[in-house]
Amino acid sequence: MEIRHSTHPSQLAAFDTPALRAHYLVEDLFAPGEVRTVYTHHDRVVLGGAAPTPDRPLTLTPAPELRAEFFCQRRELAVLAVRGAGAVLVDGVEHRLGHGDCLYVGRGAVDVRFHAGGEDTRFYLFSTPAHGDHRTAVARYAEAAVDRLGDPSTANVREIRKYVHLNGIRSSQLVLGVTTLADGSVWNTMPPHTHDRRTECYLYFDLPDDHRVMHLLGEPDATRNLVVRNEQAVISPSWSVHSGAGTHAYSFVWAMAGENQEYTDMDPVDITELR
Ligand SMILES: O=C(O)C(=O)C[C@H](O)C(=O)CO
Ligand SMILES: [Zn+2]
Repeated sequence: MEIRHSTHPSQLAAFDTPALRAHYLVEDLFAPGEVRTVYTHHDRVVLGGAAPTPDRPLTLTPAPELRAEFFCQRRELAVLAVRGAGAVLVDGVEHRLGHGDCLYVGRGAVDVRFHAGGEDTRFYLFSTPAHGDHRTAVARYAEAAVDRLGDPSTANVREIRKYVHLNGIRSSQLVLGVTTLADGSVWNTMPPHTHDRRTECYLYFDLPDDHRVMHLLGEPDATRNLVVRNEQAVISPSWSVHSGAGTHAYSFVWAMAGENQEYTDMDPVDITELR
């Protein structure tokens, strides 16, 4: 497991491009036949990627740094099929996930295994410490309620599906959903916001390999950018905006942890205030 330490906003000005990427961009979460994890001390989130192959299911094991007997001993977990389809076995119970579907695994699940549904299956993992037990449950992309935002004139038409939240699958602190850009739209989360109560991570997916997202981070009056490719994640500390423009339409998993779970608890930033 890779460890990322917390950062203070005053550090950003001194970061060159490699330093910025090393702190906030997670580049290689997915490798065939492996489960990879990254631990950020921002709200103690664990990001992961599981890429099982048809002949080799994968088991989620706790890295020594977690000092746990099993991964979900003190943690809750969300699993989202960002490429292909497959199944996740939780203590022997099979949960089939199609592309864009989400499984929430509650604290206490001992045995979590990932099975490929074809040659190219990728599961994104997002985990947070949990102070309570909540039911393991599936939310499907095709069945989720859709919030439609944006306007073609501002190139930000997008659909937001909330999976794990106060009015959906319940959890201790984890909040997660998927945003999908309409063809011809490129901007997510514009106008942007921060939320001092929560860390948020984005995992971009369904972006063609020869395209990129220009992701904005930093305090609103001192933004920086990361150039992000398909299936890479960005860690946004609570003080940071998290917004991006693609050279093509895309989807992303947004996921949060922290003080509260109110999706609408955002500190909006006026576009004219951005620097
Ligand atoms: O496109 C958007 O706007 C989003 O998806 C915003 C995220 O859901 C978010 O930042 C929630 O805090
Ligand atoms: Zn946000």
